[in-house]
Amino acid sequence: MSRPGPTSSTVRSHRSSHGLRQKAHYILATRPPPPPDEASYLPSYLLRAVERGDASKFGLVKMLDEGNIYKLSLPATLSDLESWKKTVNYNDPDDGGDAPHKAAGAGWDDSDSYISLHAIRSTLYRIYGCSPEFDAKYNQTVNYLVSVKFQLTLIQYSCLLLKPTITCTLLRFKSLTSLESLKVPRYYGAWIVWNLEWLKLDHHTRYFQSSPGATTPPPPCSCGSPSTLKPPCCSCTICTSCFFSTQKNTDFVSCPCGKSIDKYFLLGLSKENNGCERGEELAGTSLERYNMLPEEVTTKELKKSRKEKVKIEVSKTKAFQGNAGLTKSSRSEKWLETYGFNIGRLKALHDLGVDVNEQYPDGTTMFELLHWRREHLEGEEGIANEEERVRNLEVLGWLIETGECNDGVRNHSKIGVSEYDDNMLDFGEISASNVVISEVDDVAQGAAFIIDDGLPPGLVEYLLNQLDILPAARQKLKKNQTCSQRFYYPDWSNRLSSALDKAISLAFDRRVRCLRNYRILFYDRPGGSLPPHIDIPKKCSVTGKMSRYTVLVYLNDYKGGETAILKDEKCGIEENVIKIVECKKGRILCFKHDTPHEGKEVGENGGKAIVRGEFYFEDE
Ligand SMILES: O=C(O)CCC(=O)C(=O)O
Ligand SMILES: [Fe+2]
Repeated sequence: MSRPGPTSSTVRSHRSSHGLRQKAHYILATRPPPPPDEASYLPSYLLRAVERGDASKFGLVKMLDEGNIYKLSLPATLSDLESWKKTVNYNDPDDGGDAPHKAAGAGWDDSDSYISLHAIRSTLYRIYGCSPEFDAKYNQTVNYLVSVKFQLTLIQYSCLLLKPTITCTLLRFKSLTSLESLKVPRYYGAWIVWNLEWLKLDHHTRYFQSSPGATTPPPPCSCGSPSTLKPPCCSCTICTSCFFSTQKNTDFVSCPCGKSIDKYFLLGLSKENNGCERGEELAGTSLERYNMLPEEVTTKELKKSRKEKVKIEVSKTKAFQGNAGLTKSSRSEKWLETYGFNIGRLKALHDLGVDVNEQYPDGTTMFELLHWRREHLEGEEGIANEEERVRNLEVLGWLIETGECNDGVRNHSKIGVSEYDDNMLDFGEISASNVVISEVDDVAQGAAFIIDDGLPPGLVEYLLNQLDILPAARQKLKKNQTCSQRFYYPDWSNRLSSALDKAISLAFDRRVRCLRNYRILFYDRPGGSLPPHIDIPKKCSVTGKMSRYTVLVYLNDYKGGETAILKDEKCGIEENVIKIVECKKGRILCFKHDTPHEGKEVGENGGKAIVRGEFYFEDE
């Protein structure tokens, strides 16, 4: 790409402000930069650094803030730029090895300057609505903004032309503290949007550019330079540098004909062309007017989802803290994969950029899951769980509204419960012959049942992997108490519950319902144990029924740490023990909640992992 900039010698010969203005005009009269090619994206190591959050040493910060505001702090000083270029190993072939920017803005330091995608999002949203096109354009923009080429062009423009704009904008925004959270130097952001010609924003092209088919160029600006802007309400045309130079820290700019032009309108940030219609200039009303600008998030639901998004961010942080050993990005991917099944958060996840139609390893999509659950709940337990049903419908409605649920998806997704069950068993089939009840004990206090090979090995492996993904629950342990780490595993996908339901039902020939909220216990410390106790019933969040049985699934073969089924809650007396159940990978152990039991001490290194849940028999 030929960079739309001056050569170093021409910049040096234009050091007077008039010269700079001329140069600025030259730059802006040149076509805005085209979209970047792959090769010009930030090098992957830099992106990784951004991800790790220590990219500041590269002079670049990308910050995910409520999922939609990126903050790119520009290497704003020219010496910063030079060192930044060295760090990222950037060699511009058009540069001729020299640094044209040096002379242009030497001494200018505005490390405060940043751009925000908020303005861009807002503009795109108004044009495309919440649609796949919006997503595509938005992603394109993000990619472009982190490209080296764009950064350099931007800095160049900033140094030569926008310096006064940025300064005055920032000053102005600094005094308006309530705008701080938005972090939007809006003219600057809007200017960027406007220059992204390749975004092909109709709104902009209609007003700011000569029509594509036009054979004669628009009349030149009153300064004699080619025009690049066309205010909508008069026949004037104006060049970009005049446009910017007429900014007077107000919401309006002056057209050569003397009329005021609503800057927001010109820049595509406002639908109404207020100023032009009224022909008056208002000064210093920015905050008020800014607040009136359309935001991409206006409805109650979307606001709600923002809150949820924040919640997700918080739990994600916890997850990252709780599980060392995975990189942040792989953890976040896995985290989303797991939590993606939470339909209540589907929308928030979508906002975080998760593709709800993406296929999961079991061949289903989030959308299908949602659909399945909706059918399932409506058909079977709809009344029992009105809240969940309403939430599902809400999310479904949202999906339809946003175009996530098009006809193809909708038709494709009409899968019944049985089909879904088949999908769920992708880990391997459970058949009656697999289910072996190796022990049935019928002592007075209750009974304990062991089912070996009742679960598909893939599912057991999947559950074990959750240890790397899920956040560890915080625990307050008494001094010298060694228990286990706990990970809450909400079985939103119904993966585990459906398999367990099937295995236990087959084993006893009675219909079983497992509760969805499991805990994965990981005895990681030497000597970790769970002293004799009985378990307490829990209420099923779907049916409202109380559980009566405990179910344990052993996730690994482990020597030690056996579960002892006891006669009563006394400790350490051999006659007290009814049965010692060894930790065998995939083994299911069931007993009545009121059966005394204990988790015996694990060995030197710890390492026993189990899933712990509850169920009831439907005929009970
Ligand atoms: O770790 C075990 O073997 C027993 C666990 C247990 O009893 C429980 O979590 O309630
Ligand atoms: Fe227990």
